[in-house]
Order: sequence, then structure tokens, then C-alpha cells
Amino acid sequence: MIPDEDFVQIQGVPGPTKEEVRCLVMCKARIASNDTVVDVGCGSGGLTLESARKARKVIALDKNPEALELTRQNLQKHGLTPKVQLVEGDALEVLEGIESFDTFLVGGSSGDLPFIIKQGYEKLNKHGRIVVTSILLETRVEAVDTLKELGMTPDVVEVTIAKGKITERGTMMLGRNPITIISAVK
Ligand SMILES: C[S@@+](CC[C@H](N)C(=O)[O-])C[C@H]1O[C@@H](n2cnc3c(N)ncnc32)[C@H](O)[C@@H]1O
Repeated sequence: MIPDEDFVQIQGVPGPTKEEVRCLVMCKARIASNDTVVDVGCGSGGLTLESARKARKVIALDKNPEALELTRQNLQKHGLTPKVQLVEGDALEVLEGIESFDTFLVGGSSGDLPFIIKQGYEKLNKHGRIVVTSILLETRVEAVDTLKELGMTPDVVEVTIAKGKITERGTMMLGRNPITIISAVK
């Protein structure tokens, strides 16, 4: 995984998914070398870059042009630009024009999560994976309910990472917000 501090960050765009959480998302995404990945809400590019290291092709989309620009800078910094297509727009509009894919990552939805999941499911190849990363209580429930509605069996993992901070007196464990990773296979 790429260390958190190796990402370019700017004010106004959420920082990358933390390294330890990226690790779990990638584990659930099970990306193969010939796969096409769609990353909805690419933000700083945390999951886009990790996917680009594994997949044949990644389509990263975000409705915030600043986020897309930041992802572009991070791709360039890590030499991963050629594998990634950056698309600006709301997922609900952009997904319609995208061809089928193998892995569908959702890290941002602005209240439209059920519709985004359903639209992604339509384009998802057989045995493809959907992985939703959620910090809000409501989106966890929406994700689980929508995946069940689609006939899938969601796998739900919640993690709370505590990261050690080295101080003069010892290592202080600092807790981070819980994150839920909801995934399912078509
Ligand atoms: C928490 S950030 C994602 C962080 C990213 N996974 C990373 O590791 O850097 C969520 C992003 O989703 C985007 N977003 C939210 N709703 C969206 C939508 N409906 N369509 C496209 N992008 C969306 C936001 O603009 C924001 O950049």
C-alpha cells in the first residue's frame, strides 16, 4: 500500500482513505490483473491508485473537479497515469455511458447510494465485486439493503484503527473513526 504521507493533499478535498483501510478494501475487491475497476468518488485518489497498481484499467469519477485534479496529481506522482481514465460528473449521469466492468468501488454518493449501487450492478460483469466504504450510519444500512434487494449477500466489516504515535514517554494509541466496508459478489 502507498503510505498516507505520500499522497498530495489539498484543502477542500477529503484526504485519501487511510492506508490500513485501503488494505481491507483491496482485500475485499479481489482485483485481478485483467480487471476493469470503476471508482466512484475518487477524492484524493487513494483507492484509484491502489486499484491501478493491480488492474488493467481504472475509471475514476468524481463530481468535484478539484478532487479529479488531485487524483491526477497523485497518479502522476506515482507513475500510474496511463492506466486511469478520469471522468468528471455525478455518478448517476456518468455511469450510464460506461461499459461493463469487474469491480465497483463506491466511496462517495451524496445521498444517492441505492441508485448508484443499482446502476453499477447493471454494468457489473458476472462474479464482479461491489465494495462500498461508509462512514455514515445511514449509508451502511442503505448499502446492505440495496445489495440484498439485488439478490446479493453482503459481507459487512467494521474497523476502528488505532494508530501508534511515538512520544517521549511511549507510544500513544490514537483512535480513528470507525469505517464500514460492505462488499458483495455478483
Ligand atoms: C470521502 S471522498 C473519497 C475518498 C477516496 N476514496 C480516496 O481514497 O481518496 C468522497 C468523494 O466522493 C465524491 N462524490 C460524492 N458523491 C458523488 C457522486 N454522486 N458522484 C460522483 N462523486 C461523488 C466527493 O466529491 C468526494 O470527492
